[in-house]
Amino acid sequence: MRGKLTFKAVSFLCLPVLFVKNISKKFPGESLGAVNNLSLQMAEGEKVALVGKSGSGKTTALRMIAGLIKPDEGEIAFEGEPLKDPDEQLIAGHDKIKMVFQDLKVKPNMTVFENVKYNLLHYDKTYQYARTEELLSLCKIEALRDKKPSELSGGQKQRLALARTLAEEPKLLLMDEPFSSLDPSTKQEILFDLLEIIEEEQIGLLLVTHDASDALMVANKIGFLEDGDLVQFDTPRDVYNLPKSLEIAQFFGKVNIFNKDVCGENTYVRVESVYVNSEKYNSVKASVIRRFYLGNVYLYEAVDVNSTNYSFYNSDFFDLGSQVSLGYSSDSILYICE
Ligand SMILES: Nc1ncnc2c1ncn2[C@@H]1O[C@H](COP(=O)(O)OP(=O)(O)OP(=O)(O)O)[C@@H](O)[C@H]1O
Repeated sequence: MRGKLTFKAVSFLCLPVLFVKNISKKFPGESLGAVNNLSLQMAEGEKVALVGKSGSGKTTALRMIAGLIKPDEGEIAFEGEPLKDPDEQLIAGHDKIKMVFQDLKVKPNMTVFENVKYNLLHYDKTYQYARTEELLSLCKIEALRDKKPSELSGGQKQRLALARTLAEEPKLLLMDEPFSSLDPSTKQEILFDLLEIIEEEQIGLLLVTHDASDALMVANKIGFLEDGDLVQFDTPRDVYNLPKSLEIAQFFGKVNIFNKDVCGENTYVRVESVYVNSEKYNSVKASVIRRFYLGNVYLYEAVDVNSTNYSFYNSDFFDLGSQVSLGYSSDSILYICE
């Protein structure tokens, strides 16, 4: 039994702790697999985001890694130990792998303080109180200690759920679209705090999200799922700059196609790399058809004589119908490495 607070070493050991090898899952009555032959590894303290369109298999993959559903095939091991069969356990899952559930498991009649302490009941009393205080402070909910869960905002509930999960001393946190109901500024605040917390506690993070910017911001590695297949597993820089398909490229931001070619020899250029009315970079003439004000810049859509649409940013105001010339430099061409 733990009796005092431990001070953890600051350095990370970059050894793989999670091994996922060729896991597949097909639900009864479905013709296609939800997840097919998925393999990945995570090092200690690593942050991985699983992204992809709705129905691509993100949640199913996460639930298999959480030990909540059993893969039809394949193996999952954490710290060298294979995950146990969820059907043969009283509480499904792995001691060191914990999913952050926002509403489930929170005790509605207990205060925030009691809710966190509840997950520490198997420790001695001094540790329970000290660790609860530590977790409330870490998750920035000390001021809410006497509130009941029903009195909390969505963001505050997230923080409570995180504190309760951290009380279980996980080595790997799993989160499934945790921020989808939060406003952008609350979401960003929680994301920044989450990153600090998992670094301080030396915990890995596996995050399922359909939000490309969350994934780019949070993860060391991003896995892109398409129809149950993990089609790319790379650093954020590589999925952004060296995407393996046009679908991946477009998931992380709008892409223009210059020199559209029937044989597929297209030139792809990200919206932010388009030059407008530049003497040096000049490729097509197009007519502005839409304008969106984004605060610091406008997002424009324009169309050329071949009915090809382009998007570009510019801080200048162009009337609809204005003629613009659009271009790109050769080093901003996006290579799709299929
Ligand atoms: N319990 C289930 N029974 C039958 N089919 C399921 C079940 N859960 C998921 N599926 C199917 O498996 C596929 C993958 O679903 P999953 O929820 O893993 O995708 P996702 O990428 O997380 O989607 P979303 O972003 O919409 O949550 C989908 O076709 C879905 O309909």
